[in-house]
Amino acid sequence: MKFEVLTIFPEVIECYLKHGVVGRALNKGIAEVKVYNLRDFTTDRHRKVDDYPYGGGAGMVMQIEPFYNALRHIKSDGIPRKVILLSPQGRRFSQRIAKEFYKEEKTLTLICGRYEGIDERIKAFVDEEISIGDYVLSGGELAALVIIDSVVRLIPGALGDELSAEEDSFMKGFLDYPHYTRPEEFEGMRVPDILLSGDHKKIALWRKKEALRNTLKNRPDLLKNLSAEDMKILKELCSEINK
Ligand SMILES: Nc1nonc1C(=O)NCc1ccc(Cl)cc1
Repeated sequence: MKFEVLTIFPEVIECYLKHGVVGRALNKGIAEVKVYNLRDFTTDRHRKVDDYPYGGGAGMVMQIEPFYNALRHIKSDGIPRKVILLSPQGRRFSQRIAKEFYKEEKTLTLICGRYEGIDERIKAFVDEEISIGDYVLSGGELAALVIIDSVVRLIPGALGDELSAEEDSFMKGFLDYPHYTRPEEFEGMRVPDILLSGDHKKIALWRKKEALRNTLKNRPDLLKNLSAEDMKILKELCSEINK
């Protein structure tokens, strides 16, 4: 899986890619990220990337030319790619979309804006606009990293054995179950005995029940198309809660 990032702050992207799961996946060569500094695609001596807005108003607007020059340079290899603009106006990103991007197997070219916006004519070169949530960030870089991180985790070999954890919970559409590790007791708070029992069947059932409890509490909207088994556990849970 290949990613390309267009940004005026390449260090922001590069430093994140040195660490953890994504860092290891890149070192293993199962993913590749190329970061392009927009200022390298300017033509003036001040390497300007922004200008005053037509129509007036506060702030600056990013010029189209550096993006156009960078995209023309990148696209000269003729490889199929999906050009994604990160902005609050985009389609809402989710695990489902991460899987969609992964399965498409196209290079993802991520355009990160700053300032008040990018000249609207950028849309002529964009395949898709994506938002990671309804809040305003200072630039698209964090959103680009969210997409890279979530898609890289889907590549076989990217995770160690954590993938099983990924499979167990949110990937199946529920929130995660509680996790514990040593010590067995901390400040009077004990690890649930079931987790010390070694009874893997019971533990799996407990984890599913706690995942449903968390989902019912924080994201009831995710409780749809439940299997008969899950519905049984949910009913048990509701009768416990309503005691
Ligand atoms: N929410 C989000 N989901 O994706 N991106 C965002 C976001 O806030 N970007 C900030 C941003 C994006 C473009 C420009 Cl030109 C300036 C600032």
